[in-house]
Amino acid sequence: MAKITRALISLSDKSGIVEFARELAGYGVEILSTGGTAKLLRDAGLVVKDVSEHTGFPEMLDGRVKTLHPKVHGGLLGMRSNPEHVATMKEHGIPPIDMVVVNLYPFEATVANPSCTLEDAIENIDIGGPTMLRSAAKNNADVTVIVDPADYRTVLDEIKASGGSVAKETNFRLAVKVYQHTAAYDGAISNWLGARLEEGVARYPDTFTIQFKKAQEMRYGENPHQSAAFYVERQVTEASVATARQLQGKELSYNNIGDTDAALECVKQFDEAPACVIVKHANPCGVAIGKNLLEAYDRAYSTDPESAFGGIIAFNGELDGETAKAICDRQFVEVIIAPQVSREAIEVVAAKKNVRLLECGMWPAQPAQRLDFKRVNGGLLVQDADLLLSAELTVVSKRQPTEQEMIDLRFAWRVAKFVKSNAIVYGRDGMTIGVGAGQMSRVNSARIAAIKAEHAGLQVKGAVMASDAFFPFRDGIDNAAAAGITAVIQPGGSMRDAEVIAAADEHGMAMVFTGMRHFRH
Ligand SMILES: NC(=O)c1ncn([C@@H]2O[C@H](COP(=O)(O)O)[C@@H](O)[C@H]2O)c1NC=O
Repeated sequence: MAKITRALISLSDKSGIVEFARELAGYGVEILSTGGTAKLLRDAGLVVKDVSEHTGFPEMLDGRVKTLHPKVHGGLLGMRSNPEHVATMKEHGIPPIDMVVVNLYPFEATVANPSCTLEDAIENIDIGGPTMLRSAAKNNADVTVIVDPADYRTVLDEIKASGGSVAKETNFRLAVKVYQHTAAYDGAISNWLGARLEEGVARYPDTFTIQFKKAQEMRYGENPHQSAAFYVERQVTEASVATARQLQGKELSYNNIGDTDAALECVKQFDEAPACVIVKHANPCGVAIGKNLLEAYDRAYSTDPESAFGGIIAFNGELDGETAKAICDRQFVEVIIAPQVSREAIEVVAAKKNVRLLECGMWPAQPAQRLDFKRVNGGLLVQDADLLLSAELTVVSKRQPTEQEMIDLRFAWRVAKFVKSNAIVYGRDGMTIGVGAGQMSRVNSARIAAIKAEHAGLQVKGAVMASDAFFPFRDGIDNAAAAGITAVIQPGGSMRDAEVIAAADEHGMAMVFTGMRHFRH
């Protein structure tokens, strides 16, 4: 590759640029730059030529036109190996520009502000920047293009090692990065503006563009004959399976990632005490709180020791050595995830080489609203993620729940939200007694919850029941009463609510309506 002789630098995010430009200038590279960027570099003592001087045209129209000039784009797009291009450039006095360092007006950050107006958004649509990026990326055979400050160091190292040039392969890689970046940038603009086509009516744009970044390719998908990869959002902020740091163990599999997400998102519901969630095949098979994590784990495990085998375990506090030892001594576990992991816990788990140990950091008390996606053949379902939990509970039975029943009802309700529909959760004293998941009939989910309790040697008598959706008939209540359930929490809203409440009253049960349903499929 030829030596870099001229670079154009035009940046919104100017971090690290002074050091980069200084080193570049040290290799004899001429620096062209736009208004604010040129000023910053000059103030730092660098020699900079304004783009306006280079083109012979002033920056104009409030900066809407700065670099949109044939002398810039000719210098970027002209092919150095094409004699005709070279002659044309010479004829029109267009010097080659061998490097572009550009990042764009912060459109996404601007529209993330709830008070952002349409005018603010429009002014933050960068035109000249993406145009230069695209020109330079197209001509990556001759031009180096940097859109990400994280690449400054690598490029400088190459220039240093080669005595002034950047390798073809690096230029190609940087060009691909540019098109990913400009695609995401335009996607964000089209989503935001598209959602405003019918202001106040449409929340979802006509065409929905999403971009995820590949984090990992897996050996296989849900089954060994399926290939798979894990893609993550470009800017995930909340602690999640996507941001978690793997401290040890085999690579996470497709199913591991899905189940770890289910376990972690469920354990996030509990902030009043140390909590543990054990997930198997996307459903919690044991959930408990305790005076410490060890007790929480012990109780979660005792709900369904059979299913906990090979499970995914999530905690809401720092994993300590004692709890890690209890898990490793007792059971086969695929993944353990916690906001923090102590040094002792790391040492304990190290004895089980295959166990995947993840540390995800602490999450906010109130998660930011986000979208959920679900692929169907030929389409994509998009909805608000189910982040709410009913604030107001209404007692609809004659009998008021006791204080303890109310605590248990709230606990079971939070678990039910994370159990696949139809979901029935029996709970008592901050632990699940039985979980009935994913059945086509609610009555069968209740039966399964009772069977689970029986298998684990747990008494249903005196426990409470949570149901993710209303009871269509009274039989669910009659069966629960027969099993010894004393109180029920459910959304209400059935045609036969009166009949269902009457059943609860007949059995002397307390019943609470949440007014909010939590189907999960
Ligand atoms: N209009 C243009 O010709 C133009 N050329 C470069 N820009 C952008 O202006 C910004 C840098 O401006 P300044 O150097 O004045 O701070 C960069 O984000 C760059 O992408 C432009 N701005 C918007 O389109």
